[in-house]
Amino acid sequence: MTEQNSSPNGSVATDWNGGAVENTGQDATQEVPVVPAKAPAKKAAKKGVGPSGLKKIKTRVPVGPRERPTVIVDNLHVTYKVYATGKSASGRNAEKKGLLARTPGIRRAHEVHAVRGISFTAYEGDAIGLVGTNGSGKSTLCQAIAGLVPSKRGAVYSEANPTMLGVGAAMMNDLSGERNVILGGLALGMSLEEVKAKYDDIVEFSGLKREFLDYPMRTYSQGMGARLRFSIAASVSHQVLLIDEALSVGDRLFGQRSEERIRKLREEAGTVFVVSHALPTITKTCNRVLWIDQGKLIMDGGVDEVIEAYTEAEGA
Ligand SMILES: Nc1ncnc2c1ncn2[C@@H]1O[C@H](COP(=O)(O)OP(=O)(O)OP(=O)(O)O)[C@@H](O)[C@H]1O
Repeated sequence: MTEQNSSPNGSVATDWNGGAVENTGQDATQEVPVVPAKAPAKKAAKKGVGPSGLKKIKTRVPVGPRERPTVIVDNLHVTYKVYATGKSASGRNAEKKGLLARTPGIRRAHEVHAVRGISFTAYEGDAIGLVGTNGSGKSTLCQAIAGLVPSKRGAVYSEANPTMLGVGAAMMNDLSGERNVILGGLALGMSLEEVKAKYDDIVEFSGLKREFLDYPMRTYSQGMGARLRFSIAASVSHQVLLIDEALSVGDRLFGQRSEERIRKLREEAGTVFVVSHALPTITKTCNRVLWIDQGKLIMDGGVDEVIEAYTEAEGA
């Protein structure tokens, strides 16, 4: 198991031989059911109520083929430093320069606390859906698991190198689809011979017309690019695969094929994380759902109970 984001503060209780690893922050049963909290913000904060008024909900993580833990997220915090481009022009300057004018040279740093103390353990065979409103921290959590953003505090331990598949995943836009398949395959650790052997399957799975593979990726629609990315990533077995909204850009047929592929990856003892606002996608592909709100884990449990609580609270 590798640690993605090491931190001096990160620690976790692990038992690699027996499987049962205690989830330090999100045990199977915990805390009091509440949604929404009516207490005033200050008082509520003391009781562990999040800024949105949502509180951790009593939940039971579904029993699955949980022989081995694959990813342990331990009290993870991720922050971004955001710099404003300049100070708003005011007074006489505003009149002169217009309301949108900025004063150059003044860079004010602001910290966004995107993930706030999330803990859970993922097991082989788990397909975990991440749900939450816009900006709740789902993508940031995935990126931290994949080691793409550093943790401020806490740690992520992963048995294998997690592969992140997102709509924004890097492809060489000026290169043809064919070249991108080769580069993508090599980046996933295949040899050139292996990529060549799998090339036809990858293209067939993507459903793209052969002639498009000769065109540069920048001429592809968002959906076409997403199909090719998914097809490349799904051509190898991953012990840990993170899919961020990539499933929602293909058409219905491709969506079905992707869902089947995710099920197969799970059978091959992998762990799959799926970020999606499309709740039916989560329901069809996942056995477990994490509900994130304002960077905190609100609920971790079976698909039906978490989706029901989430839709009730958000009116989704
Ligand atoms: N690169 C970045 N720089 C600064 N702030 C960021 C960055 N990426 C995300 N954030 C901030 O972190 C918070 C969490 O964003 P994140 O993208 O993880 O949420 P999300 O739940 O995936 O949202 P969505 O459902 O809209 O994709 C937001 O407040 C967002 O503004």
